[in-house]
Amino acid sequence: MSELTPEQQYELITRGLQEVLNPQIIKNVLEVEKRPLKVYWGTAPTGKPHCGYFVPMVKLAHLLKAGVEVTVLVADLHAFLDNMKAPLEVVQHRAKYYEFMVKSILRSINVPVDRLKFVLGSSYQLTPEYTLDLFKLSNTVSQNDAKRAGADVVKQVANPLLSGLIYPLMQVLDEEYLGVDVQLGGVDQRKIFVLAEENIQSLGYKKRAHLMNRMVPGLMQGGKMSASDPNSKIDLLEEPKVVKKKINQAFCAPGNIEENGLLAFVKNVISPIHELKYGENTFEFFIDRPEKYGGPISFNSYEELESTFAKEELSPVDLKSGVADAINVLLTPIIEEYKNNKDFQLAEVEGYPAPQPEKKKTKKVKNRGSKYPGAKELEGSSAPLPEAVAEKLEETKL
Ligand SMILES: N[C@@H](Cc1ccc(O)cc1)C(=O)O
Repeated sequence: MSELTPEQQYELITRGLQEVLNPQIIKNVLEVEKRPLKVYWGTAPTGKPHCGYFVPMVKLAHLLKAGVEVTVLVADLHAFLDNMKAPLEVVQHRAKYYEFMVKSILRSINVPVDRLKFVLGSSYQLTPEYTLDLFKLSNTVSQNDAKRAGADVVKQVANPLLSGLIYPLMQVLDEEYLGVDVQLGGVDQRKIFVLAEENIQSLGYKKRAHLMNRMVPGLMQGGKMSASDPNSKIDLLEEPKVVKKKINQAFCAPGNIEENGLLAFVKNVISPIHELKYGENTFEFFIDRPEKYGGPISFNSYEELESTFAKEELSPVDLKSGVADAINVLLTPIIEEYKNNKDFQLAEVEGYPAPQPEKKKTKKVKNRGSKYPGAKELEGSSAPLPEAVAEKLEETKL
C-alpha cells in the first residue's frame, strides 16, 4: 500500500491532466474504501507509436507512484475495427511491439514495470458473456450517439463502416471487464468516456471515473501529433539527425508562445519527465547556443524558458536546437534497448516475436476482481505466423 496520504495520492493521480470526470469515485476509493485504485489505459496497436506517447507514459508513472494498480489494454480488436487500420491477422502480432514500446519508455524514465499488467483485448472480448453485453448495449445506444462518440477517435471516412459504431460500445464494456474504477485516455477519448458514463449502468454495472491527458500538439501549425502525418510527429525510434531535421522544420515564430508545439512539448513532456527522473520541482533545460548568439544558456524552470522566448531573448533557432537535443536524450535509451533486443526488433519489423511453438507461456491473469477471469496476460502469447499473415504484413508494413 502507498505511504502517501489520500490527498497526496489524488494530487499525483490527477497532476497535469486536462480534465477529470467523477473525481468523487476516485476519492471514495482512496479515502473511504482505503484500497488501491484500479485504472486502465487502452491503446489500439494501429501504427508506430510517436513522441506523443510520452504523455500517457508520464501519467502511468504518476499512477504507479501513487500505488495505483495499472492495467494496459492492448486493444487489438479495436485496431481492427477502426476501419481496418490493422488487419485481423496482423494485429495480435503487432500488439507485442506495443508492449515492448510501453515497457521500454517507462524504463527509460526510471519507472519499474513489474507492477504493470498487460491484457490483450481479444483474450476476453470474444467470450459469450462479453458478446451478449455488446448486444444489450447496442439495444440501448442509438446509432447517432455511437457515431458521435467515436467521432474524434475512429478514422472518419466517406462511407463509414458499421465497425465504427461497435468500437465505442466495446470501449464502454472494457471498463467492466477489466475490473477497474477508472479509465485513463487522451482528451480525444472524451466523447466515448461520456458515452460510458451515460450507458454502463443500463447493464447493471457501476459508473467509472475518467482521467484525461492533454494532447501533444503537432510540430506543424495547428492539430495534434498524429500518426498519419509524418511531418507532425517524431517516432520513438527516430534517428537523432531526423529528429534535428523535423524540429528544424517545425512551426515556431519569434516570441509566439501560444502556437508553439515545441514549448508545449517541453511543458507537457520534458518537464514532467525531469521531475520523475531527478525529483520534484527539478527542471533543467540546456541550450548549446553558439558564442556569437550569446553562448550556452540554461533554464531552471519552464516559466523562465517561456518568458525568455516571449521577450524574444531566445530565438526560434536556439529553442529548436535545445528541444532537439532534449528529445534525443529521451529517445537514446529506447533506441538502445531496441537495438539490443532481437524480439523487440522482430516485433517491429514483422509485428511478431520469433515463433515458439513448444513453450506455451500464456499466463492466466490473477483475478483482481476482473469480470472475466480468463483474460490472458499479453506476455508470451504467441502463435506461429501463417504465410498468409506474413504476406499481409508485407503489404501493410508500418
Ligand atoms: N480508443 C483508444 C484505444 C482504446 C481501445 C479500447 C479501450 O477499451 C480503450 C482504449 C485509442 O484511440 O487509442
